[in-house]
Amino acid sequence: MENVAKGFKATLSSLLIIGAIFLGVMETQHFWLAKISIFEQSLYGLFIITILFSSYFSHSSIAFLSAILGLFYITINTNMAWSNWLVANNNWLVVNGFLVCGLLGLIKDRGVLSVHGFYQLILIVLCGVTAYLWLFTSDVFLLFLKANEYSITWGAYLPIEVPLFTVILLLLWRSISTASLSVVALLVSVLVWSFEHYQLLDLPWSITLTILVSYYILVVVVDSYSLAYRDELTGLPSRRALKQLSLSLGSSYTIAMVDIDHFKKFNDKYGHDIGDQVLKLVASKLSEVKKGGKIFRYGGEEFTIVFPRKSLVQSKQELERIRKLIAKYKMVIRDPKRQTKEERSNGKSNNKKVSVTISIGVAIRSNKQNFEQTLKVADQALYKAKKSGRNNVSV
Ligand SMILES: Nc1nc2c(ncn2[C@@H]2O[C@H](COP(=O)(O)OP(=O)(O)OP(=O)(O)O)[C@@H](O)[C@H]2O)c(=O)[nH]1
Repeated sequence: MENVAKGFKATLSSLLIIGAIFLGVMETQHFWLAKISIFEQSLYGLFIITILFSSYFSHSSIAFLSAILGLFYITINTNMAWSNWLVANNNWLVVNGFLVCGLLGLIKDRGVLSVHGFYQLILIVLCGVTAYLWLFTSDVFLLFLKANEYSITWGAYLPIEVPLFTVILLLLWRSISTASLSVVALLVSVLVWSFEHYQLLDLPWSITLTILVSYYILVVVVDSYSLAYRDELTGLPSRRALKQLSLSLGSSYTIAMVDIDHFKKFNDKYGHDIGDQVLKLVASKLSEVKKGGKIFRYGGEEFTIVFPRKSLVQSKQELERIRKLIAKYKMVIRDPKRQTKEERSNGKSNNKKVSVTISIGVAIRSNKQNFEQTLKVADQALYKAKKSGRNNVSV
């Protein structure tokens, strides 16, 4: 559920931002059109950079999409052998574009120069064949309806709109459920592609593609950043992000080191997978911290909370609140084994309810200390909290 909310937020905000950019560019066309040759010349370079950059960071969907759009741009600007065929078969081009985006949204991003990249390429070629067969079949079907004097109003929408809406719904579902920015980029591409098809985007291709390809670069940067700076299990910022924050902190802050009590025993009793679920639940409860506290997964079963511009008393008060919240909270642990039909009908659940406690050590930065030294003092306070019976906050 949490992931769906995240996916919804990422999808909606991306659509709004890219929509606002296109609207803004359309409103200021006179300015951009005066500089069109710059876009036309730099777009080839931008395509090459995007393909190399996304391949390097294993964003195969963005790399393939950029390569296809690059090929399309070369085709419409030069007299390639297949240019005339493409102009005559515009519907194929459009449906093929939708299908490729739908396909890339379904398969996992992998290295481009790998056997997976090769399979993806074959599937992309198959999309072209599928688009051709789809248009051929729908033409035959529509001719059949006409010959038999059937009148179906939606018949006219069969060749283009049916695949378009299917792919939009598929990508919407994928982008919301995975919260992946690459999938959102595919959705945006389908929308832009269809807006161009219906001539709703009053912009030359060089400008439309410059916006789209720059957006792809941004997606790869943001995605790679969050891979490097986010902890995969809990979704919290990682220790590397804490180090980054330490460089921009002012001189007044407190640091709290948080550690789950007897977590080894917990792992031994319930298993590592359930231990992982507990880590996620503790992380989500810690995220409810107020007073501007910033939470990080320090490593293992340890978390760090930094309170910029807060006194020791203020931080301790908030940490006490969070400690009590976690101690009181009954965590429902999902059993990985499927319940039998009988257990379900008896209302019996294999899910377990467990509770854990945390110990916290907190320290305020004094004039003579840097970030690492303050962290060390917080760690010593945590040791004190453990020594004095756990489930408490020590200074
Ligand atoms: N499930 C799971 N366990 C982890 C992870 N990271 C660290 N651990 C476990 O966390 C446990 C930490 O144990 P200890 O450092 O001995 O401390 P403790 O059992 O929490 O006891 P106290 O800190 O003294 O209260 C070890 O069993 C690690 O295997 C993780 O990502 N997932």
